[in-house]
Amino acid sequence: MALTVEKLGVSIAHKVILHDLSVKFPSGKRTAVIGPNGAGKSTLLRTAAGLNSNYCGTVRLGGTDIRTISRRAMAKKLAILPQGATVPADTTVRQLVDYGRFPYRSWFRPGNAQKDREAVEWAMGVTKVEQFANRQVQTLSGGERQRAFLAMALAQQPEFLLLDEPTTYLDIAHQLEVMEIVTHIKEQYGMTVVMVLHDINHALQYADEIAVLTDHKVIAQGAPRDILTVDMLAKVFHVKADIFTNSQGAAVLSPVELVR
Ligand SMILES: Nc1ncnc2c1ncn2[C@@H]1O[C@H](COP(=O)(O)OP(=O)(O)OP(=O)(O)O)[C@@H](O)[C@H]1O
Repeated sequence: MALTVEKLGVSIAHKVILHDLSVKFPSGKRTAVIGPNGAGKSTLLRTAAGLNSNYCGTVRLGGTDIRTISRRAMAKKLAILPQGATVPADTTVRQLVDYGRFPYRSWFRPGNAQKDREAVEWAMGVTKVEQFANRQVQTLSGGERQRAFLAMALAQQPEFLLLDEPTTYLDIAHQLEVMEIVTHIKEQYGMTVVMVLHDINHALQYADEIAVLTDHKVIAQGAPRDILTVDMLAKVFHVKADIFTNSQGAAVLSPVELVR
């Protein structure tokens, strides 16, 4: 079941952000969306997640137009971790992760407490935040907090996980940790992941597909090694880069200078 975006157009305050944008996020894969600052990556993610209703074109979840899917049904299928997610003061990690179960409850249908508990424990286990379960989220370090928010998204037990810059503000070890968790949930649970990344080497290493967003649309999509080339970095980011092979035999891009 893929998430597809067809001829998407979004304007904000009379400014065209996305225009005639089409992209397909294939099932069971990790797609990295890359592109310059302000290109509209977050706007694309929010719109694909059903958080922005002001658009033209069509977003389909497994073939169904998301305009016809209820918010609750959507939240059971798709979770999004937006940039800079916040939480009310005093919220503990367990409470935060439990928010992920809201789509499965309502005032007239309390839900399945046992199932909710299992989902919360599972999500905290995958993201290794169990030891912080009773801590207030605001007392966690940046890396711990990011894992706690990831746990909340996972507690929704979605088929689609959309992550907006999940490694921002994290040190290199914690960046890799988040990328490893993403890889684990894709491989173990077949989750489809779409992630906005700024680090092109993370995209090279941890994505199955790359979609390049610039000039209001996705101009290229495909396997990382085919898309993330020295020529593409010059064209899209105006950066001259060298390409190396690291000790694992993987390609690494190293920015050298701006191309004027
Ligand atoms: N509520 C808003 N009001 C006015 N302009 C907005 C609003 N939301 C987004 N924009 C503009 O839309 C454009 C795209 O923003 P968006 O956050 O989607 O880009 P992005 O590619 O995710 O950027 P970045 O890489 O810097 O996070 C930007 O020029 C931004 O200023």
